[in-house]
Amino acid sequence: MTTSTEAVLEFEDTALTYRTASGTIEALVGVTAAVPKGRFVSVIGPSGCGKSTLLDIAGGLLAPTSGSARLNGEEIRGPRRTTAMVFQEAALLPWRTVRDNIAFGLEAAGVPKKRRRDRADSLINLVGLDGFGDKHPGDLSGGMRQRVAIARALAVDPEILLMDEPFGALDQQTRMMMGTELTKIWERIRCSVLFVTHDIPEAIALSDEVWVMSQRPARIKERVVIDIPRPRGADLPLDPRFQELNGVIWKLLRDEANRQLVGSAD
Ligand SMILES: Nc1ncnc2c1ncn2[C@@H]1O[C@H](COP(=O)(O)OP(=O)(O)OP(=O)(O)O)[C@@H](O)[C@H]1O
Repeated sequence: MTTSTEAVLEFEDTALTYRTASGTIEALVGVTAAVPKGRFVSVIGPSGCGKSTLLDIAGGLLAPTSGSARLNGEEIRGPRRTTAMVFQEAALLPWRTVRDNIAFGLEAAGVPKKRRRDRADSLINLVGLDGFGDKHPGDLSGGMRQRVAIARALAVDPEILLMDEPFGALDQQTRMMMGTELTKIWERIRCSVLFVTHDIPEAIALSDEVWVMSQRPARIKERVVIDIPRPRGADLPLDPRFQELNGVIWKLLRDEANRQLVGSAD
């Protein structure tokens, strides 16, 4: 039976060391954690600690040096069609319309045209782009392009949605708006998400759980459960529990930053 706490993505003692011409870089060590099915989990941590590396392992773009990563119980051995990734740059095909960009993965999967169109149109509606289906990426703002990227990722009904700082290139106001939009979208569809961010309020607003990473080589220093009920409204930053959690995560990150400073002074 499927329960809400069933793990969709599992890391078990996962480690990754990059080997370069000038030596080795230990990015991750002993990461053990799971994203429960239908939950939104964010990863936050010091700059360069290994957040993207963790996401790339989940997406099958990198293989762990030791330990394992599993999706729905199966060892991840490479990219899968049912794993969707959204990056900082929307990476849309400029010659295709919004609708055809969204339907791209469905086309590759051989889904018939009518079904592709219907699915793309319902996602256009979900991400708030009604009326823009026939436009091209060049006609859209940065925030709108990221909406298209999110819709394209959702089109394949992913087992997990992996998002690497999807709003990192947007101005602060658009970023806040996109965070609110993503919360609304997610509250409607409740897919499993692993989301990398540098932004503590963004992580709290979106997530059920935040994994705070240590400095490199990174491990999960603490898993902070975000026990703020949903739906979460626009006034969330004024909620005392939000402010409390913000302080908890901020202190964890500050301690890591201090450790890094002490380490680099040695
Ligand atoms: N392909 C690579 N080859 C060698 N080293 C790499 C490679 N990719 C990343 N690294 C190094 O591994 C470490 C972790 O990188 P990663 O990009 O996962 O960190 P991050 O936490 O996502 O960074 P940021 O906060 O800057 O987004 C960094 O020191 C980075 O320089």
